Amino acid sequence: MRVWSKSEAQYVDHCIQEDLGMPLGYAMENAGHGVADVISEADVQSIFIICGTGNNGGDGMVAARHLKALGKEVFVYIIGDIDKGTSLCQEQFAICQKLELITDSLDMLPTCDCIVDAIAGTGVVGDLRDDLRQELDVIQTHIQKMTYEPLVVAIDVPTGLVADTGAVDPATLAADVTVTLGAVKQGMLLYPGRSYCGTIVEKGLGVSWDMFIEPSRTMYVTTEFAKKLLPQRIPTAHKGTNGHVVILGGSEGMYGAPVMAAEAAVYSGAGKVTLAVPTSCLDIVTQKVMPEVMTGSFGNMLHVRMHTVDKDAVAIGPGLGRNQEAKEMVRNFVNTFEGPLVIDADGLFALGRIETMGTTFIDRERPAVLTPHPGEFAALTGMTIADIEASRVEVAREFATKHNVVLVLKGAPTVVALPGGHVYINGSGNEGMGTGGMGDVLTGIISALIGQGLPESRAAVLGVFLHGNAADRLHEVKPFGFTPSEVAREIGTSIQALMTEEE
Ligand SMILES: NC(=O)C1=CN([C@@H]2O[C@H](COP(=O)(O)OP(=O)(O)OC[C@H]3O[C@@H](n4cnc5c(N)ncnc54)[C@H](OP(=O)(O)O)[C@@H]3O)[C@@H](O)[C@H]2O)[C@H](O)CC1
Ligand SMILES: [K+]
Repeated sequence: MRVWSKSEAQYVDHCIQEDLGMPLGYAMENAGHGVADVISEADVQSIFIICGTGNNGGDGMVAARHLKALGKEVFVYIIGDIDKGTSLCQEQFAICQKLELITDSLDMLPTCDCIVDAIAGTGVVGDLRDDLRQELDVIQTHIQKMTYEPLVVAIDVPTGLVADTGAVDPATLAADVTVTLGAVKQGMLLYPGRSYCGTIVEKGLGVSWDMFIEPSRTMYVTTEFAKKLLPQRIPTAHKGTNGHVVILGGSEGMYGAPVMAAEAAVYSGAGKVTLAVPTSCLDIVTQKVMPEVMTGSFGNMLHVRMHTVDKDAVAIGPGLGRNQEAKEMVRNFVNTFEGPLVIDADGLFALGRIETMGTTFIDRERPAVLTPHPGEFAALTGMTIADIEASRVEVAREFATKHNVVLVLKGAPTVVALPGGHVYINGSGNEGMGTGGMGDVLTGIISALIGQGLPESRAAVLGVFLHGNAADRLHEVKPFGFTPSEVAREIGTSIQALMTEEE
């Protein structure tokens, strides 16, 4: 599903008028009609529509007219000075006035079973002003005093939700349904914004917009989308065609991480999996790991190279430890290995600040996949975690483009940024996944998909989705307490569900 930034929404606005010569009022009519359709499908009779004086308010008044025509009781309340509003908003206001829909007080709000937030959408500049905050607080108080819970519907975005970042003003009304226009806005998929949108319904503007903007700069990864990324298996597939994956990891006391990564690669369909660990760990790891995984050891770079030469995917990092020896080994390996590569956990730690790797990543023909959580990403970039979280889509995009890597920035939601600047916001996963080892499993899944022949970018986007989807299946049975290994074992079922997903 396509995702818009604020500037893309505004650009489409501009193109509708300038390139097509289509009056924006047509788009507004479609927008308002779409909102009315959604509300009319809900079981509500009386609707209180709070409109600002921009085009978001105009959408609200178009919806008011349609709802009235459908026999609903409708009240339109204006916030702001209509004489200073946009011409389209003033036009709709004049019609609503003649239809006697305008009220100048909030008195009827508590009698309504639906409240519509059409105060402002993508046109908000900066933080909400105090006068609007106060109005929103008064509305909030009215809603809280009601003896039943009204259906709160936001038009385009809940007012005060920053369309690009998902930041939310404290006065923002949480919606049960957000009817978003044209395409979902980026901030609606990011936290805290996501929790203020309720169910997201997309409605069109009566015109296709993909001729104006590149169709896939930011995408939301849904089940239907992920289905298209699945690898195809030939009927004669065998372990030689399904890829040989190597996991390099482990250190004394850190045996579980590489074992989980290797086993996840097996559950994700790798043809063969070798787990290579430091010599001192070999015996314990061999006892722990499932029999499908081959084990090997390394004591120097020559051994590492022997394990990784001509392999279909190599992942380095899980449980490797943070001592100087491990650090040097990683840097040396990453600087010289040209094959398909995934770097995670202690492997990322060893890189330190990304600049210290010179042009290693930029020079690679096949981009490496880096899978940091925000803490690891902070170490790679020198940014604070707060700055990363405030703008995870844009910082991920910038990093991937600048360093020619596939960046999997883990979190809620995980975003995958590609060297060409495309970003995929993941649509699966849940809060039960916050358990040590979950990242190791993701590394195994992505490596196995690369091993099966998927390009790094596709393997990362699909791997992240499958990982979250498998966890969502477990989450249905227990909200938390499921283990990373259980998630790995569920991957096959997730793949099966995607394969049978209706178009
Ligand atoms: N994308 C499309 O093609 C279409 C979108 N539609 C709808 O239009 C809005 C965007 O409309 P726009 O007129 O650009 O702006 P808004 O209505 O979202 O916002 C303007 C109002 O917000 C007030 N405002 C702005 N900043 C602040 C602030 N910091 N604090 C308080 N209030 C603020 C502004 O008041 P001013 O006094 O500053 O003028 C306006 O009242 C989009 O979201 C869609 O809903 C089209 O209808 C169809 C095509
Ligand atoms: K709104």
